[in-house]
Amino acid sequence: MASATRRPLMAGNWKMNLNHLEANLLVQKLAASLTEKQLSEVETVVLPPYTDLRTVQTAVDGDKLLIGYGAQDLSPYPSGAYTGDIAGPMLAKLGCTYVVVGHSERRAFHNEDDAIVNAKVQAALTHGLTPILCVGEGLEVRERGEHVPHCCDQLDGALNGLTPEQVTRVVVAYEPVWAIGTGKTATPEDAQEVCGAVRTRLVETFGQETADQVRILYGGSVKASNVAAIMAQPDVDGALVGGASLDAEEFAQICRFPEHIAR
Ligand SMILES: O=C(CO)COP(=O)(O)O
Repeated sequence: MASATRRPLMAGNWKMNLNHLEANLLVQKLAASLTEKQLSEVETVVLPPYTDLRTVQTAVDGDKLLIGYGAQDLSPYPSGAYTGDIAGPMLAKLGCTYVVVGHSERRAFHNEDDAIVNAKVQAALTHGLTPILCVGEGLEVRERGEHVPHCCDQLDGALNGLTPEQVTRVVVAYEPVWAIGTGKTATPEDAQEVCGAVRTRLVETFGQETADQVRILYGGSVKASNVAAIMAQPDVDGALVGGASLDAEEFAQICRFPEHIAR
């Protein structure tokens, strides 16, 4: 979190959890647990299932909550005969500002490759949404010591054809697959190694000025107890939080991480 120009971002990926009633409760509790000052210092975002988005929008608009929200995926197409899919303009109309793209669970269970992830990043940007682009290696790649080139290749594929200006509107999330939902967190040094390499690759491809503006998150078993050490790393600008974001108080504590960093 080295740069004063990059505002820390804590994003809660609810995955396929919580119905719309539970969503309303969680958002209200989360907002009540954080002060305006805390919410202005640390950007706080929830990423519910599609079926909760309208409810979250109503809660946020109705009570003017300083909480952002977005979706977990989008179609690469703007509309049409794509049964079961959701398009960028629909999400933008619901007030979404973010959309996750290329999560490892989508890559694994829906066979998403770099080309489709690239098309989705472009679709998000076209419709005014900020893509949270996920990259990360599985255990086998990590054990072979190939995690850095693996993640940089995924980054290259996903950002192919984008202008530097477009890249400033992308958030990158490094999520090692072996640390997702397993309780195994990468060490702060592991997180920095890949987040730093991602930034270096952004410098090489899009220039220093662009790379300095891109926020890079770490994701994988982030909790209130480990977030401060991860956020102390120079190239980690936030966290993409799964399980711990389903508990309002735990996620609020994660968002209050600056209190736990020694000054
Ligand atoms: O996949 C994740 C967020 O997108 C991480 O999930 P956990 O925090 O549950 O490990």
